[in-house]
Amino acid sequence: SYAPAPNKATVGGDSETPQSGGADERVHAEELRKQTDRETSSLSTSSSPQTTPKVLPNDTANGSAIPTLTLAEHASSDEEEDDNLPPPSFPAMNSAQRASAQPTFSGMAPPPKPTVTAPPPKPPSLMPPPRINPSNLRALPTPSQSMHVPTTGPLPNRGPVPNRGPPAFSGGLAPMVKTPNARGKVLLSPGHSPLDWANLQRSGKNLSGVSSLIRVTPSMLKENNGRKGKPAWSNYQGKVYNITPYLPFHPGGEGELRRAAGKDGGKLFMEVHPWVNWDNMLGECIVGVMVAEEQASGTSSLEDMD
Ligand code: HEM
Repeated sequence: SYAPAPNKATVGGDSETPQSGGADERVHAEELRKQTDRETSSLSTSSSPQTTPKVLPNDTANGSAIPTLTLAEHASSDEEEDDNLPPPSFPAMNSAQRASAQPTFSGMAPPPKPTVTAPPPKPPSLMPPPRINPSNLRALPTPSQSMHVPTTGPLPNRGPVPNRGPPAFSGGLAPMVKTPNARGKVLLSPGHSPLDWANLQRSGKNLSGVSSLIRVTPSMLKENNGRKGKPAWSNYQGKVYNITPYLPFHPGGEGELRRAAGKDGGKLFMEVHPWVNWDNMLGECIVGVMVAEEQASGTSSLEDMD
């Protein structure tokens, strides 16, 4: 049913507006116009279509004081009416449904956008979104170019050490591998691994050979060269260490370490393994500090200096 029920109830029964006759020969648009007129006419005949239906004089003439409003009556009425009419357009051309533009409901061409399913138009913004240029995307480096760490060749900040390969011992705590290699590591006797040396340094034993830090003159350094029962001292950056207890622990061999005995070993040390921390390795072996020859004062120790 395309006519509102209140209107039908108002006009009552089989009665219809005059405009309904002969509409089957009209074009579709004309019929629609008539439908609109019919609705308008119905409204005009009713003072209040939303109120309870009123009994009209023709109903009284048919012997029905009170109209019987049933679905069957409405259906038969519509069928008689629709048999002579082309199918009505539904929803009506001026209806709210058409105004909402449901594209799948009318069977007509899709209405102009925006539709319900289309994304809402973006509000104007002060900053337009950045545009992605496909050529720029292609110009970006691929992960293999930018993120990949090369597996061959030296690392960027780890250049090869002169005369030596990369370090295999990094702190003196790893067990010693008893295999001589091209870098000059030697077989250490049992109990003389880097770990053993670390334990010895923590043992609290006096490894320096002196009771307190002393001033060491060049002559004193030269005299303590590890020969004839003398301890082996070595100067590194102004500090003198007793390297004697470390000799059997030195991964590079006792002979190599003795080359620095009685002298400044800094240059040799840095040429071979600049990554080794001298102070950590020989911290408990420190004897004193280097002073000029004339600054030696016999028995005085560093604690006596101010
Ligand atoms: C007196 C202080 C020294 C300390 C504390 C010391 C300590 C060490 C340590 C910890 C290593 C093992 C390094 C590693 O595996 O990465 C080592 C290796 C070695 N050291 Fe020394 N060293 C000293 C002095 C010397 C000197 C004066 C020489 C040479 C004249 C020397 C020659 C070597 C050699 C040839 C190796 C084996 C090769 C290598 O590890 O690169 N060292 N030393």
